[in-house]
Amino acid sequence: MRSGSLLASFGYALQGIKYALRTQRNMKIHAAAAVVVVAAALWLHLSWLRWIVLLLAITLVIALELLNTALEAVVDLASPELHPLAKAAKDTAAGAVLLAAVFAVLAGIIVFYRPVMDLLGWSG
Ligand SMILES: Nc1ncnc2c1ncn2[C@@H]1O[C@H](COP(=O)(O)OP(=O)(O)OP(=O)(O)O)[C@@H](O)[C@H]1O
Repeated sequence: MRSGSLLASFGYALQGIKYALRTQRNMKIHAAAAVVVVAAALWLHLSWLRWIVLLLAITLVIALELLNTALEAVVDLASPELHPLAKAAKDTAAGAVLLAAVFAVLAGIIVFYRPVMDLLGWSG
């Protein structure tokens, strides 16, 4: 087991994020969606409360995608051959990401609904 400075640990964590961004199609999609959502939130001057909900949703999805990537790597290392338990592990982790992504979409609809209606002058 290697030991290192706090700065080195931070660097390894960044390497992990870069690895997931480079190798995982879904991670690229989540990151692109996050950039679009943050740009829209800046443009619409959302309240702090709306910002917090958006940042929580983005963080949840990306953090779970990182864990999913880590689990895929461990499963491929431990079980390169097909195995029902390897399938269960990968599919369950993918299910966690899916659940978070559905939550993020619903949260996005709730957060943006009123500001977009106001922008369009459809407030009623
Ligand atoms: N070792 C294995 N044994 C049994 N089934 C597996 C194994 N590896 C993968 N699978 C099945 O094939 C599916 C696809 O696996 P893969 O490793 O390509 O991940 P993925 O779903 O494409 O994820 P991502 O797109 O995030 O890389 C898994 O969800 C699982 O159902």
